[in-house]
Amino acid sequence: MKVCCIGAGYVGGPTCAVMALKCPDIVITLVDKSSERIAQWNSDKLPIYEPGLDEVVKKCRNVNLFFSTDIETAIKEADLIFISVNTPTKTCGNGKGRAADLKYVESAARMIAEIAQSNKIVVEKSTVPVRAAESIMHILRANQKPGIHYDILSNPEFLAEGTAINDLLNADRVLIGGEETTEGHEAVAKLSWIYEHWIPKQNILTTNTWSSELSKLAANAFLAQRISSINSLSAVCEATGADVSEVARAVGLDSRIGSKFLQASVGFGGSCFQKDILNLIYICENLNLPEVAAYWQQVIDMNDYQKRRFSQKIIESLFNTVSDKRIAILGFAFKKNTGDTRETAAITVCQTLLEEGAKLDIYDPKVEPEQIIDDLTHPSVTESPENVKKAVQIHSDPYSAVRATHALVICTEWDEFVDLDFQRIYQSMMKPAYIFDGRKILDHERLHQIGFHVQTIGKKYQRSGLLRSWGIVPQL
Ligand SMILES: NC(=O)c1ccc[n+]([C@@H]2O[C@H](COP(=O)([O-])OP(=O)(O)OC[C@H]3O[C@@H](n4cnc5c(N)ncnc54)[C@H](O)[C@@H]3O)[C@@H](O)[C@H]2O)c1
Ligand SMILES: O=c1ccn([C@@H]2O[C@H](COP(=O)(O)OP(=O)(O)O[C@H]3O[C@H](CO)[C@@H](O)[C@H](O)[C@H]3O)[C@@H](O)[C@H]2O)c(=O)[nH]1
Repeated sequence: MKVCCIGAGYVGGPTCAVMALKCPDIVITLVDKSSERIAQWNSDKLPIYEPGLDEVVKKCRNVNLFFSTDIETAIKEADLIFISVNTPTKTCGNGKGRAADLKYVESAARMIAEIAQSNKIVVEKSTVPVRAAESIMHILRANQKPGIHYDILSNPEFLAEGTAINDLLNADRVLIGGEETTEGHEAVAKLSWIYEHWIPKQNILTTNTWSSELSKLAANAFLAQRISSINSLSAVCEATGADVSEVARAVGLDSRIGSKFLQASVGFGGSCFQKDILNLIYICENLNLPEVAAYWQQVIDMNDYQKRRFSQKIIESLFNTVSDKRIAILGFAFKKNTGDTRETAAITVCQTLLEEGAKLDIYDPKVEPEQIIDDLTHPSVTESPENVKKAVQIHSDPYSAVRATHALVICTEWDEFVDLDFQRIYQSMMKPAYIFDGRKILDHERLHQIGFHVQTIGKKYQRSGLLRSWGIVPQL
């Protein structure tokens, strides 16, 4: 069997690499319109950082896994084609700011329609609105050449960045949606056969196409809703003396609720949660279900509130002004073990501090400096690019980032931050020295003993000056 995947990004790359590793009898060609991205996939420095990915790619590359810009040949030769292109939120026109922009999916479908000379199974891997397969089908069948048959399947991806290889190797489930016809069932069986190389058959779930498409949006909405729920309670904890970690543990031990995704934080980021919930909201509005739309909107509103709340409390704690103060930002990626910054909470925190006149010293072990500057000079950021560049310094080492700063802010939960020498950091910072732990990863008791003023999420002031509730002016 020959497989082609259109879109060599965070999903296409790891997914095809694991598939190639587990299916030596299948030849997989990953294509992208970006020649730069394909060149990176063919080089020693892959375009994305993902633990374990390098090893898998090195093992399979040019054996049964190929990276190419020759989209035409790859489509022509393939029996099965994954569409794994980006589906960002629309930035203009109908549904601006909410609907998924399907222009890349559509262009992939049009390429297939134009190039295909034999039967193809076309698989939606991208996250799409429910009934998107209908549009793909429409494009393919309207341009169908005589004697060519297309089957369209939905096969959403559930991997999370930072754990993608493990998620793919040990998927909780693989979901395949198809048409309820004989041909549809045969196409589902062919795709299932690929996954059966390494996924137990009982974990391969088959549904109708629309259930599969909606399940992907639903899964992300549920996951994000848990984070917003615990983050909402973190505000109650700070106001009352309850500790959100203790609450999360007590609640999560109920086996009906479960303990995962109850980590209170500065707010969720990443390219998927917000985009996919907005997409769900847009669908609900179009289906004339305003109550359902409002329900899911609240998950996003709570996340925005949490990011704002954290940023504001940094400012309030630093005597209500950060103008010309140096503040170290440790971590810029939206979570640990990735270099991805899409929708990272760090952008909101940095942007708010920059608007208040702060100077930022930023360190992240995996995010490229150009990416940070690019994110902070994006048109949506109100500060002018020149001002941002003057006010931001990117560091390649955390100790240089914190030197002579008034405060240190943890935005990403990188493991290496836990083991930093905080005694050394304290000595090099301005006094009083503040730490704002937006990820709840540090040993706050010890930091207090060193002399830091520490604030975190979901925990009120304890002992003299250890953890102060946000909103209370700290004692010096
Ligand atoms: N990132 C994740 O963790 C994740 C997880 C599950 C699902 N998803 C979904 O998977 C899809 C892809 O996400 P991603 O993060 O990999 O995106 P990405 O932006 O990293 O990669 C998409 C790639 O598609 C390419 N592309 C776009 N149009 C093309 C065309 N017509 N021909 C050839 N190449 C084209 C782009 O150049 C880009 O390299 C999205 O729908 C996303 O919602 C993402
Ligand atoms: O208890 C938690 C768990 C996560 N997060 C944050 O939530 C965001 C998203 O994290 P995660 O879900 O682990 O990473 P993603 O790569 O965005 O993966 C999500 O989005 C993907 C794209 O659709 C899906 O495939 C995955 O199943 C889904 O977990 C990150 O900012 C995390 O720091 C928290 O704040 N608290």
